[in-house]
Amino acid sequence: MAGPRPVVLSGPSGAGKSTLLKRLMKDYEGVFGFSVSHTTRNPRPGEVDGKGLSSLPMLLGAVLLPVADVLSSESSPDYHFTTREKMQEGIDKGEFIENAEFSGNLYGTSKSAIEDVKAKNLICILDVDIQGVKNIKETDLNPIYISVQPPSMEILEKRLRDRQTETEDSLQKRLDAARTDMELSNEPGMFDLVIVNDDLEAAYDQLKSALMEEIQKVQDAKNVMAGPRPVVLSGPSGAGKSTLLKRLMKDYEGVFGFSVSHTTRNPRPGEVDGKDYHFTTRENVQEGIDKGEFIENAEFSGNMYGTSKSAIEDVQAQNLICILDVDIQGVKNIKETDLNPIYISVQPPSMEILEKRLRDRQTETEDSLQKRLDAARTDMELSNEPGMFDLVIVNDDLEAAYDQLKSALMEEIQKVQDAKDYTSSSTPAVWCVVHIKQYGV
Ligand SMILES: Nc1ncnc2c1ncn2[C@@H]1O[C@H](COP(=O)(O)OP(=O)(O)OP(=O)(O)O)[C@@H](O)[C@H]1O
Ligand SMILES: Nc1nc2c(ncn2[C@@H]2O[C@H](COP(=O)(O)O)[C@@H](O)[C@H]2O)c(=O)[nH]1
Repeated sequence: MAGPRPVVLSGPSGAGKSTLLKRLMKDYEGVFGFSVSHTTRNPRPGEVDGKGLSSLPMLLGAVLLPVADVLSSESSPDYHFTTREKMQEGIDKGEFIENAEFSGNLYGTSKSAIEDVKAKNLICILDVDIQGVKNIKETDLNPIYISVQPPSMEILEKRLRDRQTETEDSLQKRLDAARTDMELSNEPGMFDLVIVNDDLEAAYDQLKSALMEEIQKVQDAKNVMAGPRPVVLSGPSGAGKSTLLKRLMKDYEGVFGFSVSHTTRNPRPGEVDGKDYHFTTRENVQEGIDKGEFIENAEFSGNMYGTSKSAIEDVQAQNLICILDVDIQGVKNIKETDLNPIYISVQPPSMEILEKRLRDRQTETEDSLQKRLDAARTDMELSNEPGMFDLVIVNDDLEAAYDQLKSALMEEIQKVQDAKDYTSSSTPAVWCVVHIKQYGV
């Protein structure tokens, strides 16, 4: 995958680049990254050497713009502070995309400063002066070139004076540089977009629109890599959860993974250990719970049931939608964790129909059937509590219930399918990004 194009933002000192950038970074957190320049000048108090890429903008370009162009007065800029010898060595070795002398010091943009941002699949922002723009045009960086211009020299001067960051001397230097910048920025082909920053809202909208395609690229990639949300399916025993689930897993093979619970009940005919449940003893489950290996557990109908963390992790590591079939206690317990699933309850049309379905299934003794019906009454009541479930499906007509379930999960299904397409067209390294979460109960 190509990744988003970098953005070269230029324009006279005081034109408003940093104001626009800060807003953009705030509105689109985790989408942009700034390249960190090298400099031979000494760090100013508060400046940090080689601060992370998510820091505020660094300056690049042949002529270094003052820190205040990019940062508010209370913010601190960061550089890779280095020696002239070391920097020259890097330049000689071809490690810099561009460099310049400014005010007796050497400044430059290393290739790795840009690569560091690009490696995170973020939009790399280079804030450079007009010479920087020209130098970058000689490279194969292929950024989007945007110039931010003031409405007039008079307004620029006023903005710079009002900002109170310059001495008279540096202010005049900036105004001189601004004249050249304003002239050059109009050269045909120099910029993809020239924004005249008169009204800030309008300027911001222009900047945002120009970058929307790249922003979308980053957001799409993030969605793909974030993995699908798990699904908690609950509802009275006999309501039809397994019936719906089986159909879903058959229709969307390779999209869902079942979180295999532990239970102390006996296997029913046809049930497979490790597939339907981990059939185990009360002692074993308790030991696991004591060791913190379970995300939740509950007593149901005289037996112990529980979801181990590894049951979920096994599914999520495969980037599948993890399905948890748990009772209402399980729902409540999972709400205390950071699993963030979609909560769906499957309810029977009535107690009478539920009883009939359970009897017809012929899996219960009279005793366990009564226990399940008791639990069902509580379940039916609780499932109507506001905020308990994202969706309550009344499973009367199976087709209609299935359609509801499918629709509710379509966004997550799409994510898995997109991720499959993405990885088949991407490097295998993408699959190494498997995040195993720790769930705090
Ligand atoms: N809409 C429906 N109409 C008629 N019968 C149904 C419907 N949905 C499910 N059933 C039948 O009801 C019985 C109970 O369904 P199922 O086993 O899927 O319930 P469950 O919610 O998974 O129960 P448990 O929680 O005990 O596993 C099954 O025999 C199933 O075939
Ligand atoms: N809290 C949990 N409930 C679970 C878990 N696994 C299943 N269940 C629920 O138990 C009842 C009975 O299941 P059955 O297979 O004996 O019919 C059912 O409603 C399930 O939702 C679990 O790990 N935790």
